[in-house]
Amino acid sequence: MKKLEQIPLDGDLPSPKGVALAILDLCRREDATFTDLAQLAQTDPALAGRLLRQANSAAMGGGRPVASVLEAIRRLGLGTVRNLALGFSLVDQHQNGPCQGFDYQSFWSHSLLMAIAVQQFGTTMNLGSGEELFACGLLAQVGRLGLATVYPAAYGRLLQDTDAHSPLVEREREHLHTDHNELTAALLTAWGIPSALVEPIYHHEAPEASGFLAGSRPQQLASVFHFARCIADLGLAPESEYGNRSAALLLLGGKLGLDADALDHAINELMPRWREWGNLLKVPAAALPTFAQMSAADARRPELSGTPTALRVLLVDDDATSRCIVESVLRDVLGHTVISAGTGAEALAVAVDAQPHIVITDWMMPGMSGLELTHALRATEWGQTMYLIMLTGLDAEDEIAEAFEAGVDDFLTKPVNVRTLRARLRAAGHYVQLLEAWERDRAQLKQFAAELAISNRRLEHTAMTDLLTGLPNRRAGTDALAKAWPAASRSQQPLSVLVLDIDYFKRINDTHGHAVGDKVLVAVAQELQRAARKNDAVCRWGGEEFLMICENTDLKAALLAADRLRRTVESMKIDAGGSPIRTSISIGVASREASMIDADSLVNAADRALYRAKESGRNRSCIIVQGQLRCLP
Ligand SMILES: Nc1nc2c(ncn2[C@@H]2O[C@H](COP(=O)(O)OP(=O)(O)OP(=O)(O)O)[C@@H](O)[C@H]2O)c(=O)[nH]1
Repeated sequence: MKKLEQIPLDGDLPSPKGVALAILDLCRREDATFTDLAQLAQTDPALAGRLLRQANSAAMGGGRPVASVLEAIRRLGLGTVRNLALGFSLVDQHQNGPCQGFDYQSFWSHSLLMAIAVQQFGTTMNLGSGEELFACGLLAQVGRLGLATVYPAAYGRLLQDTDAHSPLVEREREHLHTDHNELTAALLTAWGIPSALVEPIYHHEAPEASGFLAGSRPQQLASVFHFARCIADLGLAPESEYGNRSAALLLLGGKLGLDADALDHAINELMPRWREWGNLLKVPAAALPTFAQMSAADARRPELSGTPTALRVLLVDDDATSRCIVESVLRDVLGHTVISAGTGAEALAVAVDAQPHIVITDWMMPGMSGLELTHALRATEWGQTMYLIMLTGLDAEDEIAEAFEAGVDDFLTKPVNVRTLRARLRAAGHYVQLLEAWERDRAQLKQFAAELAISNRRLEHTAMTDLLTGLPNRRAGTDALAKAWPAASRSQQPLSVLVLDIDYFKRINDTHGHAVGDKVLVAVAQELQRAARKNDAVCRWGGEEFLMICENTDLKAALLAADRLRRTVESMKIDAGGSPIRTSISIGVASREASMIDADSLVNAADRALYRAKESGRNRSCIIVQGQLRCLP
């Protein structure tokens, strides 16, 4: 990620103004109080209303509703108020702008839906305060607005280049020497958003390439931002994309442990909030079908009307008399629904809307011939499955061969005979029914594939998770080490591990029983997880033993972390039903050394240090450096 000053920019970047700017300044002061902030916020009634709305949102846990701005600010916290004021100020200022190809309204509509989705799924996954996530979701794409603001002409051209096939970030880098993710990260950093949030946002478009440790908080955050982004993409997508986009969301949801019902429920809950917030911020928010309806969209095709054999037929003929005759046979004798067109061009336009099952077209027509119409229809995705019948003159063998080559399915000679027409349409009807059955099967298969991905994800999660504590288990820890070791060798970055073991745990079991022992184990595990730095991975290594993997961490920093964890556990009062239980842990710490051949040798070294910590009285941390052991305190 580049710093703002390293990014080549031409003009002024988006920045907060007015009350929002004053709030940002105030929050920088150490002596800022809630009252100062409330007084300032009240000078902007729209902001005050929006803060009240957010403080009273469902995500606040259903507490007593707040009625005053001061109370709202207390509930939200300084940092969140600051970030919300920043976001709202940008929305207000940039409802439109100078970049022709940039749709400012859609941009905010998309950002708003993303904000609401990040808030909803991020809070469910315990990834932080919902309001902070909301503000970050609103700004997660702000680099795009930045590029539209500083390079209105060049960025507009780039966005409108419909022939370009490479991803937008690549084209941005090629033409503007930076990309929207880089600019987003630089702006968020300049506005004081912590790097623990900026980095996952930077990687949210391709979280799998982020290099974050699987299961770590940054990786979970990047995934949840990515997921929210895809929901926002679906919210603004044309109807024709509902099927594919919702199938992709089902797969992503599966990776986050959501099945189709849970996803349907959650997304349907988001939509009214999108519209409420849209009203408040004056940003468009569409009324969408339910997620289940969107998922089924791909399989949907207009129902056959009337009897099961009734088909929608598009009849194309420039000769009005002959068209009328065939039309009345099709409709009155054979019972089909008929749409007619007098030219190829008209037929094309009608076909887009009417999506006929069958097209019967005359060959010779002024303007677009039947053959050209066939080519044009077959070139579209929706035209490929239509059943095409060409009307030809008698003795036209060469023409018929040419028509088949162009993609027609059948031909009829003029003048049209009713018996032949009926027989040909029966065959066409059979084809349509088979096609529809195939489309239903395909939709079902897609659903099965999504469900399977969800089950696989669940199985994978179960196989990698310790049932009692919910921490990653030994297998997950071994996998994480197997990735961290070569990464450290390649980058020559330090790598440390801590082996942590609860002291006299057997005594707890013996004195209070196994069930209480379990509660102590869970409490310690949760506390270790909570107190660990965000990039460190904690797993249950076995029994009452835990392993912590600290990438990019040298021995000194690892020892400091170890001692902080040790003191945290020492100060715990664990509520297991009776009087609070106190416990402690001993920790062995080791860092990767040139003489170590693999990750096992690193863990073995930390084990030796742990053994020394136990030996020298427990509740302490020991390190090992080139075979030499030393303990704290
Ligand atoms: N309740 C409970 N006990 C467990 C679990 N896994 C291992 N244990 C118990 O943890 C105890 C570990 O005992 P020891 O290895 O003697 O170690 P300790 O009593 O902690 O003593 P030191 O490690 O030397 O401080 C054994 O009694 C195990 O049965 C578990 O999942 N739940």
